[in-house]
Amino acid sequence: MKTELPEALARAVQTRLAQADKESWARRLWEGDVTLWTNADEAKWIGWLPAAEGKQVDFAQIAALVEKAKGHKDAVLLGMGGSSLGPEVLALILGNQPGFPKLHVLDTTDPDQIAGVAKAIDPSEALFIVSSKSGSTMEPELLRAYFWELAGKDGNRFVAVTDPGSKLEAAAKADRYAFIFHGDPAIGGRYSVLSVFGMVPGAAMGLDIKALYDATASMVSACGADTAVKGNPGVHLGVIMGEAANAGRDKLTILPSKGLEPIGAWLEQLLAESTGKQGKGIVPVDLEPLGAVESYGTDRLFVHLHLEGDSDAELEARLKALAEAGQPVVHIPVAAKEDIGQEFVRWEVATAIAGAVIGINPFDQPDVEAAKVATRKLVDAYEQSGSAEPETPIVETEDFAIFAPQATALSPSDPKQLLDLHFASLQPGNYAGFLAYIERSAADEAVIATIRAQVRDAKQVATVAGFGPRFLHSTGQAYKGGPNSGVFLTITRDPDPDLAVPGHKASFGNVQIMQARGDADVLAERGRRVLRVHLKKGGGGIKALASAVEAALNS
Ligand SMILES: O=P(O)(O)OC[C@H]1O[C@H](O)[C@H](O)[C@@H](O)[C@@H]1O
Repeated sequence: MKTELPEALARAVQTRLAQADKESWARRLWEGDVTLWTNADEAKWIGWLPAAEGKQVDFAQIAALVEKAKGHKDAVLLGMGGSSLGPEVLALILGNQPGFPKLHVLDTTDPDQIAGVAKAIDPSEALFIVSSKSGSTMEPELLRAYFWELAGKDGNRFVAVTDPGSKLEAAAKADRYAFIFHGDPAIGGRYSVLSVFGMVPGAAMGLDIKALYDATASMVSACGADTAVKGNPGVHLGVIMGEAANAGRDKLTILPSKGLEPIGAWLEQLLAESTGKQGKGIVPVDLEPLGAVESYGTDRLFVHLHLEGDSDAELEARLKALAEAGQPVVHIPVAAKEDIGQEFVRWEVATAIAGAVIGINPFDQPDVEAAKVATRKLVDAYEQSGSAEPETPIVETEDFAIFAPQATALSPSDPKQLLDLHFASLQPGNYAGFLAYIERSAADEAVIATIRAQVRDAKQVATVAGFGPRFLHSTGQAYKGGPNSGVFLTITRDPDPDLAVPGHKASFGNVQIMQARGDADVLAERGRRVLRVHLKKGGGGIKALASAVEAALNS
């Protein structure tokens, strides 16, 4: 790891590293010493450390799954947050091996995205992995109901990954699933990738799990209890992240080389859910288009993960210019993509250590629950009445309607003026968030990236984007519980066509909109600045919104 830090930050890091050394932070992490954090229940959550050595998986059971998976064309993973992001990174970075199924990860209620996967597979042939630690998360429950019907209720092609005693375990037994893999309740979802939650889908796509642990071992020992802090990559990175956040550089901007790009989604959850609480923490910035040096404020920490062999002259030149301009830049070289397990360990240790520096419990997620409760209420009301509570927009065009979940002072009848006022509240150190409850397609991602670049360049603020409901189980924690510096645009749309959920009145499309409304309500309750733009059926869609934002920024 190479660091280029401005002087004040470099000094703070050195002082903190000396303290970490003197006070044996690495050892105390491995021992689960709660005094390292907030004297809460942190000791109950460090099962991910032995899991990184392969101690949580049953290799014989994995071998049996490998035999079962061979020959299937597709495998579909149904899960959210920690149960989907790690598997997605493995699928996108390492990919399925010849003779093994392609892994499709579904962590959504978006009708188009679900229908897209249903169409891409043969439901009478595919293997389904239902993954949920708690076994009671709403999205995998609905997805399970949908694919169970579609797959002809063939339990022989279903696999459950869940903590012992969960509701999902009971359902899997009742429906005679081929396998039930047990997780370790001492591991939180976002730290679970090197337990069965990452390894079961990994094995199903033909990855050599033993080799993955072997390749990870050197990082586990480098981050070990007895390694001096100076040579401990996890502690070193964690101290930098924590000190940077404490100094107002709380937008950790992830700039990976191409081959490692998918890791950002996993990192976002790890960093945001672990540190973004009590008004403090790190706001991860992933997939933001590269900007000119002057478009970045003084609230950034840049981390470049570089896969050996990747070359990107523009990125390299920009990183050099950023460091020369006094921005902090951390470079992490990764020798081969097969070493991805090392990055999981480095960042998990770093995140736990950053939690110690920031002074929070890195293993809870107190604000995720609030959005779930608000959504449940809306969905339950829908299930009872068969319709959603009506709402009145502040302003409407033929393309979209804009709603404010809070009693808002913003009431212009012109959408351009309304969006202008919304973005005008962005101060230095704030960030703009785009929370899109639409299909996570390459086309939608590209339009949102364009909007982000425009806002970033016009206001010199960091921008983040999340697709709903996926981000609710990830960065949503920091948006609601972290620093109150986000200015959010929630984006919803009329589903077309919608998709029914077997046994429920509310369709996937209905649930997705309730999730957006519930989340926007909670954001507003927490004093966050938020507007919701609802894209109308038959209108210009997300592109029309992009034009309206551009016009507002230029007005
Ligand atoms: O694996 P599950 O129990 O279904 O949980 C999935 C996700 O749910 C919640 O939103 C948590 O905040 C996440 O940390 C977790 O990864």
